Amino acid sequence: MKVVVSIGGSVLAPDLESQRVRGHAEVIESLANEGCTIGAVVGGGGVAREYIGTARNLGANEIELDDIGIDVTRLNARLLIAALGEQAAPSPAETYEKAGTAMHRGDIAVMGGVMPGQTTDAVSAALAEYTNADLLVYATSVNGVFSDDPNEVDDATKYDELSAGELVDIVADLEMTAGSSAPVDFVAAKLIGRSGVRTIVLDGTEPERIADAVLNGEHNGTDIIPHGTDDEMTYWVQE
Ligand SMILES: Nc1ncnc2c1ncn2[C@@H]1O[C@H](COP(=O)(O)OP(=O)(O)OP(=O)(O)O)[C@@H](O)[C@H]1O
Ligand SMILES: O=c1ccn([C@@H]2O[C@H](COP(=O)(O)O)[C@@H](O)[C@H]2O)c(=O)[nH]1
Repeated sequence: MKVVVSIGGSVLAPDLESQRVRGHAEVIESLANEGCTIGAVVGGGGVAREYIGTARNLGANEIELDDIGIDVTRLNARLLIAALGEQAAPSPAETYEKAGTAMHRGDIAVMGGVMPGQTTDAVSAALAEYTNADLLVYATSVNGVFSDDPNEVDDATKYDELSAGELVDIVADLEMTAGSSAPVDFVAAKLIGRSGVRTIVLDGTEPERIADAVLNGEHNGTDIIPHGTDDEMTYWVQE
């Protein structure tokens, strides 16, 4: 099975604690040892936002800020590569072609960001489409996609299942400035709909949850059904 795992920077390296990065690497290795071909895409998290905030105060424009964010995602990608050792390609792939080639020869490919105007959510969706992945997993800091930001709205409800079109509607109004937060960004949501890749959004703060979802199909997050239509689908909300 070919799997792309998107690991938020806030999940992988919120505090640059090496044991946390090692935990994620161990889960990715365990998936590879079970026969999965893996592409991992790493976000920038709070560290990227701190750099972006400081540079914004200094007058950098949004493209310059995105480039700073990309640099941080690639630094975080290098942490994961360090923990994975020889099973990983030695540097973050800067193109989908390089990542795909690494996966084709059996290495774990690790990417950060690739271009301004999006987040690593979009990189993950594009890598999944490019490599014809069977599954795309977003390991983020919340337990799926909610009706509103659960860190802002107390009674936000979690969706167990959404169509890609419903996901697009939910994230369409979220900010797209450098460093902004979304469980899955708008570009990624559109790509998921286009590619038809099976997608799960889950809480990745405990990395074992990623393995449970991939190997056993068990998770408490949100399933994105790529080709469900808004007519066919209802919003399934966890009580
Ligand atoms: N409708 C929503 N459902 C779920 N989370 C939402 C929603 N709207 C906004 N969010 C926010 O999105 C955040 C998750 O995205 P965020 O970009 O911060 O983390 P990430 O995907 O793990 O990547 P990184 O930390 O690298 O940026 C949540 O913590 C939550 O506050
Ligand atoms: O392809 C990309 C990836 C990232 N960025 C910028 O970096 C930050 C941090 O990335 P996250 O995936 O949100 O952790 C993001 O907000 C963008 O500003 C990018 O421009 N292009």
